[in-house]
Amino acid sequence: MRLLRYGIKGQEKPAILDEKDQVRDLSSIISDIDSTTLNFALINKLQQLDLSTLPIVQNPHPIAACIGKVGKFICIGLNYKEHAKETGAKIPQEPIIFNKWTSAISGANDDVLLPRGSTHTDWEVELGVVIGKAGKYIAQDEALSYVAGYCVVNDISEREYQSHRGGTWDKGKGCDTFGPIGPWLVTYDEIADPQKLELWLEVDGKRYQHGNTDDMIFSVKQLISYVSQFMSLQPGDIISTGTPSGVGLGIKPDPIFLKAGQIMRLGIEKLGIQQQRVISED
Ligand SMILES: O=C(O)C/C=C\CC(=O)C(=O)O
Repeated sequence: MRLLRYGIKGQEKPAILDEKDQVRDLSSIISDIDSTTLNFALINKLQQLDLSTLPIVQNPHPIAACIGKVGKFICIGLNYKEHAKETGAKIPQEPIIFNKWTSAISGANDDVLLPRGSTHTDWEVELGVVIGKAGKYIAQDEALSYVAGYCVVNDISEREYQSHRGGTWDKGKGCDTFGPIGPWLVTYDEIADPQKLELWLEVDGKRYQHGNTDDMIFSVKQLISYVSQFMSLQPGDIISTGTPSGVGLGIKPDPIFLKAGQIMRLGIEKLGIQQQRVISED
């Protein structure tokens, strides 16, 4: 199933795409698709629905973040070898964990705001994993049973804030609008193998990133297990699993960064496409 939310922030409505890609409203079944409603019982219930009985939404605008009330937005750094190399970093021996503040979350096609004075804002297409049940100390061979679904994430990053302003990477990762998620939350049953998905990103029509999740250093199941050794996971939590090479920071000899007016377009096989316009927050 491809679940989505539409409408302005604070008034989002739940919906589902049918086999003809028509948006069908789910408000008669659930109040929202968020951390308080998402679980495997809900997924089972939605799987039994006759979608033709649900009202078609003619203009589902704007497409909102694909899940609401996210408790934790956990990200993994340097999880593709070529990306680690392009940044000049060592290949990590253990997953690198950092945070995106949940206030960074936005819809797949919402504008991305360059923070005041920012000159080093960069892109990163990533596979997002949405947790469907609570767990702690999760074994690797059980980890995928905790996944409600998957989505596209753009892990937008202000490199100067991230690496030259002291402390952790978080200052550069959690600015408002730096976490578009969606357009859809694609349920786990649609994705036979999360390690076989192509992902790509273009800026103004030029392709900068093109990779496959089979190149991850630490797989989805390793990451869920690893993260759960340090914190409990709850439904609606997102783990964004790292980006392939081709970020602006890695371009040689001179890195390039986003400018107001540019358009990012990014996608993952089976999970849909995002498109964002970059604007200045002044
Ligand atoms: O400065 C570094 O060492 C790493 C730079 C980029 C890595 C990153 O942000 C990631 O998400 O991966």
